[in-house]
Amino acid sequence: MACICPIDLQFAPEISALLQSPPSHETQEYFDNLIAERPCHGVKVKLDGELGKGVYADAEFKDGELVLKDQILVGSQHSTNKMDCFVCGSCFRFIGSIELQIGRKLYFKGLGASSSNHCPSDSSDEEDNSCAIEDANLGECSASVSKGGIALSQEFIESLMGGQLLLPYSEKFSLPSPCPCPGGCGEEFYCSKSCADIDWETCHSLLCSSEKSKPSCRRALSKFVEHANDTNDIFILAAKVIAMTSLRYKSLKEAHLKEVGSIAPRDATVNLSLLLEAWKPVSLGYKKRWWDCIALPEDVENCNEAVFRLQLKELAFESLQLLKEAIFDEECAPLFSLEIYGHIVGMFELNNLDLVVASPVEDYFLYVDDLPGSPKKAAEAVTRPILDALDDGYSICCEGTAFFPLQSCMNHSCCPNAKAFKRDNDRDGQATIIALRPIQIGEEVTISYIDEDLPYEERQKLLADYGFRCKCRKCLEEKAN
Ligand SMILES: C[S@@+](CC[C@H](N)C(=O)[O-])C[C@H]1O[C@@H](n2cnc3c(N)ncnc32)[C@H](O)[C@@H]1O
Repeated sequence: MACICPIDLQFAPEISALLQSPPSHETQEYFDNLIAERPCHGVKVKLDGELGKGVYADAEFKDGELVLKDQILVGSQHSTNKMDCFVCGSCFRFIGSIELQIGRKLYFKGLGASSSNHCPSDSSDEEDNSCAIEDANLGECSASVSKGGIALSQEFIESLMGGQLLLPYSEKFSLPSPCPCPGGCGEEFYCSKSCADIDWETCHSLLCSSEKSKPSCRRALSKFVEHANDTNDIFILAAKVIAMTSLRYKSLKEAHLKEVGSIAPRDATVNLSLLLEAWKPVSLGYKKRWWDCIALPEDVENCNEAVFRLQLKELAFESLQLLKEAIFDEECAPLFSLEIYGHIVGMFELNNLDLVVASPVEDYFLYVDDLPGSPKKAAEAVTRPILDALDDGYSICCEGTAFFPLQSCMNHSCCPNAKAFKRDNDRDGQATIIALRPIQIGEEVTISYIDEDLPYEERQKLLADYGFRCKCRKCLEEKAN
């Protein structure tokens, strides 16, 4: 396939402007404002470190103290994880109820769709548990959920999902009621109207597959999502970035028009400066072209490197064509160039943090397990069969990938002084960075992108995926020896 994208030729100067870093005073101002908006102010982004941008301590931190909490710029839950965890499409908090979370898991498991299907390991347990469920009078043992242990009836699963059946002590783990997508697509749900509105205004209004959108766009969008799920789900994040930038452009243009009255239709300078402003949050992320920056997998020989990289480029090209059919906007045409698309995907590959939110379903079962004698026995008569049917699926976290504007400025060290770590009360998708030892004012805050306890060469191999060989103190010392 020839990856010829006419937009790349037609808008070459605009594309190169989009890929240039903004002037340093603008960049500094942007990060200072971001830090001022966040709940922790003890850090500063410096632009001129040995490794480019970096995050530095502006206050002292004790071992275990929170250094930074960063909000997602764009993030998404892995498609396979959606069957196990019902979360807000904007902040990734769990929503609904413990019963709904469990009912959905069992329902999808029954369809063979969950990512957590396991075979029963102990048949004697099955007998015990079917008694328990009969004791609790919760349903007949039909074949609705059979792979993970004992079977629970379809009616039982439906009454969990429908809220007719309440599990003991579940009120102690109450979750926000699901708020549907304002466009009515029935695919995205949120923890609040404000999260729904934020996502709608940020990007979902362009990516919503509701009946209200044009059927041709809807079909293209669904093909785009299917292609991303089959190939690389980072394409879904790239679509969110393009939608977000187009919508920011529109609102900046509206504000500009209110101020100046009108823009001459061909005033490309104003349009470009508005597009650059809309793109600023993305322009500041460290980026390279996706097909150039990722490390050659071990099973691809060096002599096949060019073919491998061309295949990645073709994949990005296919994905971009589908996205263009769905949401192309003439005024933001440079965003739909292959060069920009490749750089957005590359930015995610080089910077993204795993998105992880612990499951309240696991907390619920641990709570029941910790109850004293007879309350535990009574509760377990109901919960034990469910736990067995879920197998180890009961503890699955919300998992995805996200780009965080401040955290992504943190450089790597194989002897880091901080790490990304979720504490018990961190129940949404924000990134939390915790000090691993005391950090002095002025010290650079570093995290490890990989397992830093691995031997030197293995660390370098893994860091090649992030496009560099490590220059931290530990690596420089080990290399010298
Ligand atoms: C997530 S970004 C970190 C911020 C980056 N310094 C910037 O200017 O935006 C990761 C990139 O920073 C550089 N980097 C981070 N840690 C490094 C290290 N220990 N040794 C060498 N380069 C590093 C590499 O270029 C890497 O691809």
